[in-house]
Amino acid sequence: MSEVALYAHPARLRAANWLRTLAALGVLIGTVAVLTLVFGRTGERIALLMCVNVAAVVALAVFCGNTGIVSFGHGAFMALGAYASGILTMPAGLQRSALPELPGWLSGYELSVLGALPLVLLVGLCFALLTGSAISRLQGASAAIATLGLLIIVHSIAISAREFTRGSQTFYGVPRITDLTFVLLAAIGVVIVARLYRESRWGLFVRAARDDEDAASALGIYPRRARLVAWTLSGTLATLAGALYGHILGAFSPASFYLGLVFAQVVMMIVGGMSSVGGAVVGVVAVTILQNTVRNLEGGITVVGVTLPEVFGLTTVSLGIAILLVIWLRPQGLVGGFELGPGAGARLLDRIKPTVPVTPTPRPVTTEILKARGLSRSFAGVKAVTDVSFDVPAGRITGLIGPNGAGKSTFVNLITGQYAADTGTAEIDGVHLTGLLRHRIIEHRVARSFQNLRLFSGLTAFENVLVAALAAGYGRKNANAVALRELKAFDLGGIAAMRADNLPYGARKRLEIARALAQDPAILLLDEPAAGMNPAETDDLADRLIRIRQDRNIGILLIDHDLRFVNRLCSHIVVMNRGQKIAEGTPEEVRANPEVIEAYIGRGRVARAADASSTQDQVLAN
Ligand SMILES: Nc1ncnc2c1ncn2[C@@H]1O[C@H](COP(=O)(O)OP(=O)(O)OP(=O)(O)O)[C@@H](O)[C@H]1O
Repeated sequence: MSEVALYAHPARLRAANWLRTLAALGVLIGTVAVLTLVFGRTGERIALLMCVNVAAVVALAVFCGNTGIVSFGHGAFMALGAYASGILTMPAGLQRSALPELPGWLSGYELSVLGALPLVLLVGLCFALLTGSAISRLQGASAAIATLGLLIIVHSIAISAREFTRGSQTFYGVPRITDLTFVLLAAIGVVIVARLYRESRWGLFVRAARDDEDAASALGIYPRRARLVAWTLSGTLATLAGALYGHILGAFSPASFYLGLVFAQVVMMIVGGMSSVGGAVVGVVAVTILQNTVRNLEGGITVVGVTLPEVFGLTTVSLGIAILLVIWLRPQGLVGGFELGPGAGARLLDRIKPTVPVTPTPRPVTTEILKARGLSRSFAGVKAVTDVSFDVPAGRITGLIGPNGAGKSTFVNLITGQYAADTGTAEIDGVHLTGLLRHRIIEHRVARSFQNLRLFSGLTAFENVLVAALAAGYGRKNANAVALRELKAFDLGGIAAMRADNLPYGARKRLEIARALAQDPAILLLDEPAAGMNPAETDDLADRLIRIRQDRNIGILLIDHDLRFVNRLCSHIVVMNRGQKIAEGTPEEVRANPEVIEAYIGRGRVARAADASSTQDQVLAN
């Protein structure tokens, strides 16, 4: 069995992911052990801060790695956690002197650190939900800038809310944590939560939306909601990390959670590789070692009798150099893109017995008809689709052909909510699709593929199909089974563990159809599925589509320029030209239609070829 085939089962794929995370945790625990055993109390303090940083950076990566948006705002959550936990745990006597103006309802609790933690997490959760409702609407650079804005606002509030924080003065009297095991366990807990989330339904949804928001929406994922979940979990975990940080420091000020800290943590995340949980852990360990080594050099050291001069700011400079080197030499980070090769890891996975997957619960056989009525859409005066009406019934493959720019893709985009129709409707089973939000279309069992490949490039082939099944409403076990079924149907089982962007072109085309079929659609809209395939691949795809139509009775709308392919598959063909439907009927009827011939070869040539008996066949055979 080939190495990749070895993992082609959900249990083994999951185990491969966990192995990577466990390896990273091994690095963390090993480093903690070396620090404490070799460097005594100094090493213990470094280890404490390193564990807190692991919790904070993994929390940060829960949002950044899964959404692809770099956040500079997580210092705000850390500050919230530190101040909230500090106030709740501070001895009453110290509190009276440190925070004399603290409102009565907030003073004198004297909770233990563990006792305060649920309340602190609740505060973090509420704050994350509040801020996330705005930030989750944004993407890319604007989202990143919004998080920076959040950091600046919270920093200013922390300075002005003197009765709670002592303003820019040191906030002291916070009970100290010195128990390394407790902090290490907390860090491991955060790593486990992050790993579970990443593999969960919501983790898969948000990673799919990160890679392609349009394709994710077409599957029924609501990207904004998926980002809100990521932000809320990430912010809550960062609040926990902040509380721990505050208890390790014992005294801090708003500056402790500002740009310096945020920059260091972003560097740690990027150095390790922000798209993986293990990457965040390894990044923290690597940068901690770097920072402490450079810090020793900063004060000037003597090497073989030569005393090096003191260089202030060398630690920060080293962070800058580290991030530049990583971006230049290894943009995916130290751990990003790392795949388990053959050897110990593969042998371990081999021991996992693939349980027989459940058979997916069958959905009712479909009888639906997709009806388009008078659909029109213009773009700045260009009439892309004008008054187009026809049916796509279940159990039939309907062809939609026409020259370039005829309006075929726009027609599909109107049905699937990608574009709003100017006029007209599309309905299935009496339900109007036009007017529905994109991610609601799949509820009516209409799935699609895209003209240009729109796979989730950072997800494996298996995850691409799994996420579609989950978005269609399948439970986890059924979704696993559906994903395996579709991968098998398209001969992709052996490459299930490969990232979609590493697959050969033909496999990627098949994967996109497998993904759409995992949604168990009643109607499937395929936009140029054979484009770029060689004749053998096209024939193979035709065989598979014929089998799928027969077995599942689904209705397929097939757009393609390869008319041999269309003729072989379709018993009914619709022809569009310049946005309008110009013909509809059996392949023979369409072939005989002069308007179709004219659309394909032009008016002049039609006239010249008028006597040639083979003209009609030539037109649709090319
Ligand atoms: N988002 C858009 N903005 C502006 N014009 C658009 C947009 N989408 C489509 N069009 C225009 O609408 C017309 C129809 O395009 P469409 O992509 O639907 O044609 P098509 O039949 O799918 O062509 P092809 O076979 O080349 O893919 C074209 O003139 C195109 O430029």
